[in-house]
Amino acid sequence: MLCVKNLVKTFDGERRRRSRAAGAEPARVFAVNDISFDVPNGSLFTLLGPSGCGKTTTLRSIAGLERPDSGTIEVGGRVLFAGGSGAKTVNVPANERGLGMVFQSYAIWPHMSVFDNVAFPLQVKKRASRPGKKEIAERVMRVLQTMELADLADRQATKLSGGQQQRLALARALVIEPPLLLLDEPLSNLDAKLRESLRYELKRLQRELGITSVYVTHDQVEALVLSTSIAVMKGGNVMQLGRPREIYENPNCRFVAEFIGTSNFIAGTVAARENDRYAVDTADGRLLLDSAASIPVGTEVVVSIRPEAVEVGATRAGEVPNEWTGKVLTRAFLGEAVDHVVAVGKHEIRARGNPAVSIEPGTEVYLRMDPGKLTLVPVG
Ligand SMILES: Nc1ncnc2c1ncn2[C@@H]1O[C@H](COP(=O)(O)OP(=O)(O)OP(=O)(O)O)[C@@H](O)[C@H]1O
Repeated sequence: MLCVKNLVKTFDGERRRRSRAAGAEPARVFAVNDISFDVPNGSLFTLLGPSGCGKTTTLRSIAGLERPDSGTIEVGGRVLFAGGSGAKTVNVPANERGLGMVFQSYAIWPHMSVFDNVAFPLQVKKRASRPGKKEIAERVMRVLQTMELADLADRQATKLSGGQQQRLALARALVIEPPLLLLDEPLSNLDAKLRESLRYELKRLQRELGITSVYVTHDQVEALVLSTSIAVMKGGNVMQLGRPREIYENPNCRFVAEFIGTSNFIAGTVAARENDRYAVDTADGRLLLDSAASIPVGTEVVVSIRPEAVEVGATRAGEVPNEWTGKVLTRAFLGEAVDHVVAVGKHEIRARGNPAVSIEPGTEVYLRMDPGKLTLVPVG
C-alpha cells in the first residue's frame, strides 16, 4: 500500500560561529537519511524512536507537509513524491493526497458540534466528488457509532472529555475513508489511564476496519501493543525493522535493546559453538544460549536478557543451564510485578517476576536464565 524508497530530507543546521565569519554555508542536518520501508495493506506500521530521530519528518513527508530532498513515496501505486538527481520530480500537494491525519493536538473545531466536525471534511470536497446530504449524514453517523460517539452527535465539540475529543479527531480523519491514515503521537496529550484504554481501542478499530496506518510514537509500549511492524529510528536512520516480538526479543544492536525496554547486558566472548547453541564466557561465568546468528568463536559480544526472562529463586535448582548465585541488592514492588536487582560478581542483574516471590535485600539467591531467552547483540 505505502512504499517509501530512499527518502532523504535535510534542513539547514546551525551556522557555526567560525564558519559564519568565513561566510560558509550552514551545515545540513540529515533529519531523514535514506530510509526505505513498505507498509502492506491493512497493517499498522510504527516509526519509533527518541526525540529528534526523524520520525515526524518522515510522516510529514508522506503527508506532503514537508518536501523531501530525494526519494519516492507511493500510496496504492500512485506516486505522491519522486525527486532527486535524474528523477522526474513529482510532488502532489498535501490537500490532493487524500490521506487521513491525526496529530498530537487534536485540533477539533470548537464552534461546531460533534456531527458537524465529522461532516465538514466531506462538505468541503470538490463538487464532483462531494457526497449528497443524505449520504454525508449516513457516513458521519456510521463513523460516530464506530468511535462510540453517536450519542454525543449534537454536543458542542469543546464539551467533550480529552479522550472523546481525540476519538472525534480520529472520526474526522476516518470519514473520508482514506487509503492511508497518518497518526503523529495521537495519544500523548492524554493521561496514562486514558492513553492505555485508547491504545486498545485503536488496535481494535485498526483490526476491524483494516485501515492501513503509519503511527509515530516515542513510547515503546504503545508501539509494541499497536503495531503490525515497527521501524526503530535513530539519527535519521532505521536501525531495525520487524514485528514487535522480533524487535523486543531479538534486538540487532544495543541501541534498539535499550530503547525498546530495560535489558540486562552482559559482555563476553564466544567460547564455543555447536549448531545454534553458543557458549559465551563472561567475567562472572559461562552462559549458554541459542542463536541463529553466525558469530565466530573468539568474537566479543554482549548478551542481552530481559528482566522478565530472569527467574529468581531462594533455592538452588541445580542441573539447569545458566544458574548464577547472587545477592539481592534492591527490591521494588510495581503492582503486577516485583523487580529484584541482584549483584552477581561484577554485574547487577534486574529480574522481574510474580509479586508472590518477594525476597529481602541481602538474601543470597539463584538466578536462572533460559538459553532460549538470551540474545546475542553485536558489540557497538
Ligand atoms: N523545520 C526544521 N528546521 C530545522 N531542523 C529541523 C526542522 N524540523 C526538524 N528538524 C530537525 O530534524 C531532526 C528530526 O526532527 P523530527 O521532528 O523529525 O524528529 P522526531 O523524531 O519526530 O522528534 P520528536 O519526537 O521530538 O517530534 C531533528 O534534529 C530536528 O531538530
